[in-house]
Amino acid sequence: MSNADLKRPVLVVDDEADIRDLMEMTLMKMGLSVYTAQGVAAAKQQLAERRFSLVLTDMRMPDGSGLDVVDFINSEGLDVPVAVITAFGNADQAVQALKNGAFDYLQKPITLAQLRSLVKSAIKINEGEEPVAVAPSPASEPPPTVPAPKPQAAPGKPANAPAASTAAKPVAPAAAKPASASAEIPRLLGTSALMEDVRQMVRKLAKTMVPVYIAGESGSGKEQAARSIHELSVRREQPFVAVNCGAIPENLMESEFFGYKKGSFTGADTDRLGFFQHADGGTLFLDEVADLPLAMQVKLLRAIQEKAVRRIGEATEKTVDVRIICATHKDLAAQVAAGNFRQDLFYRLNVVSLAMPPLREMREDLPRLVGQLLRKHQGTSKLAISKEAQKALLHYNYPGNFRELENILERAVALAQDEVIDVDDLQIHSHQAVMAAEPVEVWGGNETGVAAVADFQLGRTQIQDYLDDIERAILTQALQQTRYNRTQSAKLLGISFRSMRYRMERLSIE
Ligand SMILES: Nc1ncnc2c1ncn2[C@@H]1O[C@H](COP(=O)(O)OP(=O)(O)OP(=O)(O)O)[C@@H](O)[C@H]1O
Repeated sequence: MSNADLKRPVLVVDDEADIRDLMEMTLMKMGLSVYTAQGVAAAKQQLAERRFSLVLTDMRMPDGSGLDVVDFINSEGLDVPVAVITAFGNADQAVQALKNGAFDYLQKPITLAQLRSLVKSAIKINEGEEPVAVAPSPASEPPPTVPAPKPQAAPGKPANAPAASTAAKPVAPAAAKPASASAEIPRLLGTSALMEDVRQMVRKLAKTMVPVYIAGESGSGKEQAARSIHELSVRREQPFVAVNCGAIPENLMESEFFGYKKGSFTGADTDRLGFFQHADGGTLFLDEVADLPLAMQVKLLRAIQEKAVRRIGEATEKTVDVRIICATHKDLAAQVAAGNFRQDLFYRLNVVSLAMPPLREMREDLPRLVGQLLRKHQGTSKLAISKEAQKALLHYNYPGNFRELENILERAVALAQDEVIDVDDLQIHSHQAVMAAEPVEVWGGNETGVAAVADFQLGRTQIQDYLDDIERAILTQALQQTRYNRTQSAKLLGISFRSMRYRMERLSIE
């Protein structure tokens, strides 16, 4: 690391002279110039006098807290990333600092590796856009979900990608383009107020390093939102690695996440990198994070906090610079309360949450969405949609959200005759999903409406049971149609064979 990497000096704020000296010496050894301040007032003065590339501040000081330094930087609109140093085990403070706009935090005792990784991140921020404070979205309960079919895009995978490659989907870096506030987010269609809010949040989050927890029903676009955050961020030229935590067998977890050295166990006939190292410099998307076993949660927390991983069979740790975004359709707070998910990891991951709205709450978007998705799937043909089919599309509840809408249209394009998609081509009546109780006329008009769920009784029906029933019916229907051929059924539903098998097991379908 050279001086040229961070053009302006680093400001270290700490009331303890020993720590100031130690940090100063360490940072200077990295070739950085350093200023120090022994408290909040001195820090504010320094910040008013000159520009810095990075501010590192202790939390507890006699004349105030590190949060005051973070708040001062925000209120003055200063272009400098700030990281706070907290006492070991004080996750609450760290989370608060991140919510107030700090780009990262370190826990005492600080290691050299952590410091290096932090400086590397600061360099990225200095190269790209400046960080902004992110107002956390309300700690909303993630809505439950029907684990609907998920098309397994098969992007390119690194030569030495881990074995359970279906669980992780490293993608080629997105083309570099300026990440401006007005940048488009092509992955997330829809112009309703709810989707506009999502896009606005995505833009904000793209300018920070904070860990993000994305909640939402299956198929509501959680992964698309995660990819959009990555593609708008300064990390966009680095890998985005998506990991489906629910799809990795427990005994392979450690090697998949952290990699291994050749010969470290039977079958380890070559060196392998884990997900963390594949995502180095970029973003690691942990989908279905609630499915991680407790033992793995401990290791994951450690890797996130230390910013370092040790491959199985290797003596030393390697630093990694990874932004974590996670998602699950489960209620993560309830999982913590039930003892299935570690609270410390929950705090670390759930710094800011983003809730993806279900498609049925964006009904006014449907006409345009149908048009856009139809154009995508119909190729060169020019299909019309019959009045009855339009009505059915508008009134359907889409328990599988965008993914289901896409599947319906793709299937309808294949089934349509005489250039017209008729209601039968949609095949939505047979899914046993619920239609809107009150029809709304929005095709080509401006009226909007949110459907009531016909046979879901609030306070009496458990939503997960209800959604499981829907999923069970869809899977059974596909199985019956293919004479119980699981491979063909999976294809029909747009999911992988592995996912089909997993869902059948989960729903006890024989
Ligand atoms: N706003 C949107 N506009 C257009 N397409 C969308 C949108 N949101 C999601 N999709 C499409 O729906 C499908 C599912 O999206 P995605 O995988 O992001 O959902 P998810 O919430 O992560 O699902 P799961 O919970 O099953 O992992 C994808 O094909 C995606 O392109």
